[in-house]
Amino acid sequence: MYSSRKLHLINPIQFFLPYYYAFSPISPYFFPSILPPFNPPILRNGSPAIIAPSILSANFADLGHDCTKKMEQGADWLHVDIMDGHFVPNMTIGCPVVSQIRGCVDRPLEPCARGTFDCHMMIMEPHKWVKEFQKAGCDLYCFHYEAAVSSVAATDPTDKETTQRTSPRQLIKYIHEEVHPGFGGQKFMASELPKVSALRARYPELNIEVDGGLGLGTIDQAAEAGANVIVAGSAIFGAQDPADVIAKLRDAVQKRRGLEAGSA
Ligand SMILES: O=C(CO)[C@H](O)[C@H](O)COP(=O)(O)O
Repeated sequence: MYSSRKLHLINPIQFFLPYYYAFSPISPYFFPSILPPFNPPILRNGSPAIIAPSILSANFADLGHDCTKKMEQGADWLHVDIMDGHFVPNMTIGCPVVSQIRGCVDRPLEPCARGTFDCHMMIMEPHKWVKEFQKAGCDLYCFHYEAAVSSVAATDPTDKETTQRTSPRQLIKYIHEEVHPGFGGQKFMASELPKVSALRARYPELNIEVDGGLGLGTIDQAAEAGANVIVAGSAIFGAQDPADVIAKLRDAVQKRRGLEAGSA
């Protein structure tokens, strides 16, 4: 399952561990057996800032234009929240809409380059949808570990490894009661940051994404913990000057990572 040091899902057919959804209390640390062998960190100035406005906070009546605009205002990626009303108590968009907005933003020429659609799959059985979303224009995927595991556990009750770790029912309960993924504008949960720090210590060169509650008031904490992919919805879309907010978020991360401000 875990065959690369890169936690990004570039190839949608391969299901690696998600590169991390910092505000889920069900983190890979609950399932240490799936982590790759520990390698002592080699500290290098890698992982430049990547700012990914979450289009959950866009004007859905003018979504294509909003996507183009955010790219013009300095975004690197767009964070595309896919919700099915089952895994999370909210619904957003499916493949037809992704395909329409893809036409408003040039597809990246290489993995993780500018224009990447970073799809946050808040859906049950994400593996069933990855190909369709790739065709529609998604470039990489962030899925919840518990959704992927629970779908395997549900479809293959003989898979001891997954069924012993968890069950769909336990996990769904846990998400609903503890996290409430599915909505923008929630309070930043600084209590989760030690997990980000632990990941950064372990993987100095990987992209580590933080999503939820990020803005000018919280970016320094996330950057300090080691996040370099910054997802922000309400803080960017709700700003008077989104370009300025994007630039400031980028500079905060670049500074912390020892990279030149303004360059990504
Ligand atoms: O994944 C998400 C919700 O589940 C959103 O991407 C996230 O909440 C961004 O919104 P905000 O920056 O307003 O907190």
